[in-house]
This record gives sequence, structure tokens and C-alpha cells, in this order.
Amino acid sequence: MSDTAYTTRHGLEVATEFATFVENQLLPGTGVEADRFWSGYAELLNDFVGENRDLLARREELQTKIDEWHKARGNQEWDASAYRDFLTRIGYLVPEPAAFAIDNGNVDPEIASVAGPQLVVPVSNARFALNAANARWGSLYDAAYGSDVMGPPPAGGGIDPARRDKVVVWAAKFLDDTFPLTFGSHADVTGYRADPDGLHATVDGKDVALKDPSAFVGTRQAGKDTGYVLRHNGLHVELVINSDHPIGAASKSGLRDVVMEAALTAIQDCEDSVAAVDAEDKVGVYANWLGLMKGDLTESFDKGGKTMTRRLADDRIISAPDGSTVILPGRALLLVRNVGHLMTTDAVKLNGQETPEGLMDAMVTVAAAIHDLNRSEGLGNSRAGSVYVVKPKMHGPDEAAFADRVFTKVEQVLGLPQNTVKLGLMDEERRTSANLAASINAIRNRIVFINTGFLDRTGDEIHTSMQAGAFVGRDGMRQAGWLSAYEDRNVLIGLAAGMRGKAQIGKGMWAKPDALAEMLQVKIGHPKAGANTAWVPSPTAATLHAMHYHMVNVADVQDQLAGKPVPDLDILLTPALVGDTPMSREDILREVDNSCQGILGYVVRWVDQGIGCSKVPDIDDVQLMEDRATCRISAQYMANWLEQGLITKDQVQDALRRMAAKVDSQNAGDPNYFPMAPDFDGPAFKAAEDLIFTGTKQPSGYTEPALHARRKEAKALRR
Ligand SMILES: CC(=O)SCCNC(=O)CCNC(=O)[C@H](O)C(C)(C)COP(=O)(O)OP(=O)(O)OC[C@H]1O[C@@H](n2cnc3c(N)ncnc32)[C@H](O)[C@@H]1OP(=O)(O)O
Ligand SMILES: O=CC(=O)O
Ligand SMILES: [Mg+2]
Repeated sequence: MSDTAYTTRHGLEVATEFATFVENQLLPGTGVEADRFWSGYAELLNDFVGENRDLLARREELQTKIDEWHKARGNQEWDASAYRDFLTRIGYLVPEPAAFAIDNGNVDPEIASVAGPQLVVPVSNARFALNAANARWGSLYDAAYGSDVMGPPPAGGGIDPARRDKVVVWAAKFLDDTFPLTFGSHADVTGYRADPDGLHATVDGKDVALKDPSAFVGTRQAGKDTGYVLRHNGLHVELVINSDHPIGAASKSGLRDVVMEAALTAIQDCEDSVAAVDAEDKVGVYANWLGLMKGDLTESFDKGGKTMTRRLADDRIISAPDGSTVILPGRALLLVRNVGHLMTTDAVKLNGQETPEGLMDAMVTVAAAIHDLNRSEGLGNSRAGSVYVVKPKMHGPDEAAFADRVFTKVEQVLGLPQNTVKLGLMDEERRTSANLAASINAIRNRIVFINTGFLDRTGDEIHTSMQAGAFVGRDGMRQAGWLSAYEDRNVLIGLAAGMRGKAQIGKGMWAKPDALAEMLQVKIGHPKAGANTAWVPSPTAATLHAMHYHMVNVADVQDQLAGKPVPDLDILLTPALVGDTPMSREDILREVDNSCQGILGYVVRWVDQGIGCSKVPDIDDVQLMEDRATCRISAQYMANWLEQGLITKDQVQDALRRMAAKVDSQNAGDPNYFPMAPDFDGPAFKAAEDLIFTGTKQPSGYTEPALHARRKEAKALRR
């Protein structure tokens, strides 16, 4: 039983805690009166709740028809054209729109024109959220030294001179590739100096310059540090000189660091990396976003035995060679990911019923951003005067059009010009991928990105074709035709819609946060494929991934790609089934263990501790980022294999119990941890069972309903 206290506002039952937050923290300073906010909220709900419900019912109706179609066909060979006809007939596929170009307007350059990393962070965690905002700039030396890029990460405790020297040589190579000198190498520079005609260096006693003198932006002085700021492909890099610093003292030139412009943009996430199930949790999430938009968020915490207070970083002031001042943003341009259309919240009730959580996110996150829009100085976010909302998990153009109208209404209620709110469209549900042009067209006046959220997309791939047969395992899925068609189509359809120079065409998350050497090898594939941004899980990953945007000029790649034929829809629509190439028993059972371990390792922290994103070891002890989307994949795999008779319920239950004991031991050092073994009857273990054993029935295979229900149970239990 909920013990939430309610108050009434314009016919709405509003959780008192949420009403207090809105009236005392959110609105003061926005110019929006509480009365207008609540009356507008009531209008929004009255106007859109029914349609929201209908859109969800349409998802279920289509899914039921697809399930029946597959069941009726039994073991017949895959018939792409019959399938496509069927999907067209039921309205899953809609007609392609006539050629069009997006027309968004007022978009900051970090999104429209400069290519670079996009960091994602759970906004519920203020320490991380601030760190993400400040990850606009990152030390390349620290990123390389502290990660596996230079071999197994250091144990800590003092600087290893051999490792340090290796980093310095490696970074000099990057500088030589990116900012070559007219003679010699950055590794051999004995001194840098800025003159009115540009940056000079001394190599072998000779005065040398940059091959491209225009790359020099200017000089930044910060205490004893002198920073020479360079620019390449629109991204800045600062050579930090300080011979008094231990690293600078060991360098002939005094170079103590190479600071990269790293996370150009950061997504503050209210969705899949967050566990927020009630008014209390939502207020926590909103308060952090509000602090970021007001510029006053701070967080104090203990690190290495010291108390640190983190706040938003200042802009960087540069003196240009001509004597003028250049101001570079100190913080990533922030976007906020709202939740999708599915879930409801009891924080606001209409006629006694819970209301869509997505509508609450729309009202609150946009209202918070008014503080940023109203500010003319200080720690601002959008210089173009826009609010950036990422909308996840939408199914096709009707749902995108719905979001467009919702935000128009929100703008009216909050007194903002139409299309102040820009939308990032996650291309992560199959109906959106299959109707991508129409989905973009539906929000063409707001759209600022499309992004291949391949993790959710894989979950939806399995769920949609649940009855078509058993899906190939994870290795097979990575090679599947639908996946490459999906990635390629996304870029080409985005370019055809005129996104070049106006919006981001983004690629998905690097989900192995500790495997950054591998990331450096692999993730260059994203800019090479024409993506002008791609997701990273941490500031360190952002700093390293930034190198790729120096190595590849994405605008050139996009020029070369323009007009290339888009991979056929039939490839996108063909599921990757085990079919004639069955997997070995051993491989299947290994994947069962792996999925069960991943699910349990994730849900136990979600349900018992309210942690929405975790690093969880897989069966090979590779640390993986797990969020609701990766959990969706694991759960849908298990549900599909059970449904198709590849595995039995007993096998899964056995794996869950064995893996629960393993996850318990992995968390043995956590004082806040509740073990799942030996009773296996706590809400976390039950959540894992729900996700798998009711996976065919969960809406679109989402994890939210089961996780929310079990988290609420755990909160009540432990209260
Ligand atoms: C499918 C999708 O939807 S993907 C999008 C959702 N996923 C995400 O947002 C992933 C975000 N990443 C994270 O939450 C974390 O990096 C995790 C959970 C993967 C790993 O967290 P941890 O195990 O605590 O990381 P680790 O111990 O390696 O590093 C912690 C340090 O890195 C920082 N850090 C790690 N991730 C981030 C981040 N995303 N943003 C900002 N800072 C971060 C922390 O602030 C901390 O530094 P501090 O001590 O100075 O504060
Ligand atoms: O949101 C991202 C995804 O991959 O899902
Ligand atoms: Mg997703």
C-alpha cells in the first residue's frame, strides 16, 4: 500500500512532495505561476492521456497480429515479400514520405556542426551528473595512464615513470598526427611559445611552426599553467605547459598534459540508467536536472579520504593572437532524456488513475530549462536558446507526432515559443527503424538527432519476432544482416532528410566501460560510418573517443555517403533465427548462465538499492555496463528460447539460483547489499524471474513494469 500523501491542484491529485518541489523549487524564477502550471498540466493530461493509451494499445494490437502471423506460418521458409505485404496491410509499415528536409532552427553548434563524443549519465546521481557536465574537457594523459590503453590499469599509489613516459610518447604521436609541425615531432619539442603570428616550437634548436598555423586559437593562463589552445575538425586541444609540475618537469618542453575537448554534449538521463518509481524518486531526479539548469548544483563527497565539493566548471577564457578574447564553453551542452510513452506515475493522478510519466517529464524538465533560457550570463547551457529533450522508445511516426504535439502544448503552458524544445529521436524500436523517414518527418521542426540505440533495438527485435523462431545467440546477432542494415539505413536516411550540418546522426553506447583500449580500436568505426556523435559511458571514454573525431572528418564522410542507396527494408525486417545452423548445447547453456548473471547482477542493485545503471561482470569477467536496455536483451533472449523450446524452465531456474549465489559473492563487500541466496524469495530475485518468465507478455519486452513493481515492493519492505 502506498503511503504517498496527496494534495489537490486543478482537479489533479498531486503527491505533496512533488507539488512542494514544483511550487518551491522548480517554478520560482521561471515567470510561470503555480496556478498556470497546474491548470496547464491538467489540460495536458485531459488532452493527451487518452491518445497516449490508444498508442500503447496499438502497439499491442500490432504485436498480437505479428505473433499470430508467425504462429500460423509454423516452420515455413522465411518469405520476405509476404511478410512485408502483411506488415503493410496491418499498418506496421506506413508509406514513405515525399522527399523533405528537416527544419529545426536555433541549434547549438555542438549538435549542428561539430562532431564529437556524447556522454550519457544517470541524472539521479549528482556526483556523476556534474562530472558529465564538466567532461567537456578531459586530460588525455590521465585517460591513457589510468585506463587499459597503456596495458593493464595501474594499481594506484604513486606515478610509475615507465608508464608515464609511454603515455607521453603516445600522446605526442597523436599531436603529430593532428597538429603536425613544419619540422620534427612534438616529442622532441624543447619549448613552445605563442607569437602574434601563431604557435612556435623549438626542435633541435630550430624555430618551427604548426603546418597549419590557423589551428592555433590562443593562450589560456590558469595559475602556473600556460595552455596553448589548438583546433582541428572544430574540436579543441590544449597543450598545458608547466615546468613546475612533476609531469611538466620531466618533459623537455614542460608539457604537463594534453587536454582534449571531449564530451561536446551530455545526456542527463531520466530513463534507462535511472531507477525512479515514485514521487520521492522523481523529485530527486528533477532536482538534479533543475540544479544543472540553474547552474547551482553542487555535491560533496568523500574521495581518497578527502571531502570534495563538485560544481559546474567555468567557461575557458582564451587570449587570441590578435589580442581578442575567445570564450570556450566549460561544460558539455546538456540534453535531458525523458522517459518514453509507456509508464505511468502515481505522483500525479487524474480521476483516481495514474498518469503518463512521460507527460510529467515533459512538463518538469522543460520548466526547469526555463532557468537556463532566462539567463544571460553565468553557467549557461544553450547559447542558441533551445531545450534539448531526448525521447526514447517511440514506435513509429504516430508516436513521434504525438510527442511533437505534447511539446507544443507544454510550450504553450509554459509560455515558450513553439519549437523551443528540440527532440532527439532514439531509433531503438523496430517500428521506428522500419519507418524512419516518416518518424523524422513527424518531428522535422524539432529534430536534433537520431541515434541507433542498438541495445533497446535488439530487445525489440527479439520481442517483435518472438513467435518467428529461436534467435541466434549474441555472437550471431552481432553479425546479423538486420543490424548492419539498421545502422546503415539510419545514417543514410538521416542524411537524405537533410540532417548534415543541422543535427546529430548518432551511434550507440560503448558498453564495456573498462575496455577502453578495445574502444579505441573499434569505436572509430562510428565516425567512419558517418556518425557525428556516438555514446560513451564515462568522461574517460569521452576523452579517448574524442581522438576519433580528429582522425576522421565526419563532414567529409557524410559528403561521400550522400545519395548512396539505402539497404533494403527486407534485410532490416528479416529476423536472425537459429534456423538451419543450430547452436551447440554448450553454447546455449553458457548464454543462459551469462544472461541470468547479467540480469541478476543488474536487478539486485536496481530493486534493492535503486541504482539504475551498474557495471556487472559477465561470465568471462568482462565488466559490462548494464541498464534497462541491456537487461531487456537478456530477458528477451531467455523468454524467446523458452518459448521456442531451446531451453527449459528448469534449466533457467537452475541457472538463476547458481548465478544468484555468484552475484551475492561478487557483492560481498557492499554493506547495503541484500543477498538473494539461499532463499531466493526476495523482490530482486523475483524481478529476475518476472522478467524472464513473463518476458513474452511484457509490453514490447520492456523491463520497466517488472522492475518498478518489485522496487516499490522492496521500498515498502525495507521502510
Ligand atoms: C542503452 C542505454 O540507454 S546507454 C545509456 C545509459 N547508460 C549510461 O548512462 C551509462 C553511464 N555510466 C555509468 O553509469 C557508470 O559509468 C557505470 C555504472 C557504467 C560505471 O560506474 P562505476 O563503476 O561507478 O564507475 P567507475 O568506478 O569506473 O568510475 C567512477 C568515476 O567515474 C565517473 N563516471 C563514471 N561514469 C560517468 C558518467 N557517465 N558521467 C560522469 N562521470 C562518470 C564518476 O563520477 C567517478 O568519478 P569521481 O569519483 O570523480 O566522481
Ligand atoms: O538507449 C540506448 C540503447 O541502446 O537502447
Ligand atoms: Mg535505449
